[in-house]
Amino acid sequence: MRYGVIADDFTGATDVASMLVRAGLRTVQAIGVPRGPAPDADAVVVALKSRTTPAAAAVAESLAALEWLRAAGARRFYFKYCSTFDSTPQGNIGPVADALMHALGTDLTVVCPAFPENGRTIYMGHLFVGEALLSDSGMRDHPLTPMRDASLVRLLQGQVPAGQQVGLVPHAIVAQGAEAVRGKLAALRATGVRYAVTDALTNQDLCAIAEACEELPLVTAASGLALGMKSGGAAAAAQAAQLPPVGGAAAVVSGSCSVATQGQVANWMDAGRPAFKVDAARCEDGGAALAQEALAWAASRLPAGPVLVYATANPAEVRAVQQRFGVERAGAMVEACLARVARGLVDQGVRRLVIAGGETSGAVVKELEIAQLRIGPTIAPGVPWTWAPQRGLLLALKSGNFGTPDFFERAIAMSA
Ligand SMILES: Nc1ncnc2c1ncn2[C@@H]1O[C@H](COP(=O)(O)OP(=O)(O)OP(=O)(O)O)[C@@H](O)[C@H]1O
Ligand SMILES: O=C(O)[C@@H](O)C(=O)CO
Repeated sequence: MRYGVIADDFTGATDVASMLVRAGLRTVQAIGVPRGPAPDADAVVVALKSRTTPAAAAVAESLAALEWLRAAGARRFYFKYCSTFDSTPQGNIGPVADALMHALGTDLTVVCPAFPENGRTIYMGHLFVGEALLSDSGMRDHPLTPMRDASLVRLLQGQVPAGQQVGLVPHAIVAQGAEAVRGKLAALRATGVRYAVTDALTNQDLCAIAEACEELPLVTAASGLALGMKSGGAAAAAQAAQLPPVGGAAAVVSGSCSVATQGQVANWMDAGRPAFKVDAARCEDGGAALAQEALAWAASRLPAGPVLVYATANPAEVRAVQQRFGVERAGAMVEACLARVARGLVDQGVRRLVIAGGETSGAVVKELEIAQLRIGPTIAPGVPWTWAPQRGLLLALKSGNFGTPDFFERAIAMSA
């Protein structure tokens, strides 16, 4: 294995795994830190659920993943976080990056959440979502990690230990190519910069940055940078096309409240498709009773076609629930209910399951005790179908803000 990737959530992990496959690397995704031997692959992505946990726990889990990946033979490492830099004011991107750098004995890394194919670009160290600054995008109202500043330099400076410096490789340098980026990184390192935020507007920029980073033991980025990783050949593309055909019912479980998911849920219902709303305020007991209701509802509809169970709500509804229960508790209650629903749906014969939301995906995959995923064909940039062999199940773990309004229908049609 050449590359070891540590991803801070589950949808982010399938996102970067699908980019590595596109780059020609045979890639396996492990759910949590694996216990067994290394799989036969060019890259292993360890999916953690560490984006919103306390920083010390995120650091400990990430270091455990690093240790396993090193023992499994990885020589270069990639810390994957969100293309909207999702993090709480206390971290966790800064603390995890710092800990990984210490463990690897390196004094410089890059910071590059750009993903141009999904509208995430970086200019003068500021992150844009489409035409809006991150702080003006739907991410302002994210239930767990509201992002109200678009300056990556300032955001990261607030997360790393005091005294550590964050610098910038501006687009004027990136546009000149890998050699210029390499030179700028060396210059920043000489002035004591430890974290270099790199502007990137296009995939070509990402390829230049990836090439300039070939000597660095660690990069930190969203999935876009993986497109520029050194290719392992055509084998991976063939691998991606080869998920086993799966019959059985299809369903969608959505716990994402991101703008794109809201559109996808609305699109599903506008077409008159069956949908059950999970009322977050009724999940106080971990959602056991409500999950039973949802499953009874689904049982009578699944024979006729796919169903959607969703907690997706607008910012005002989410705020009301959070004010009543607290942010963390509200999130955990809903996740617990949706995880029960997902398990029940699989028990009812669902074999093609779309999950919307990273935290939600983490809760579902843990509930289903899935240890490993094989990466399949891409549904939308950053979202592949994956295959969970232990369960004989196709899973699409959709990042909150990815996909067109018809994503759910498109994913299900593709898997038929
Ligand atoms: N109606 C609701 N009220 C309060 N919290 C909710 C509600 N619906 C969902 N949630 C919580 O909001 C959080 C959404 O996070 P999740 O990571 O699943 O989606 P996302 O952030 O849109 O996706 P991604 O991380 O892939 O961008 C979860 O913890 C979920 O339980
Ligand atoms: O980078 C992204 O936007 C996604 O892979 C993600 O991490 C969403 O949780």
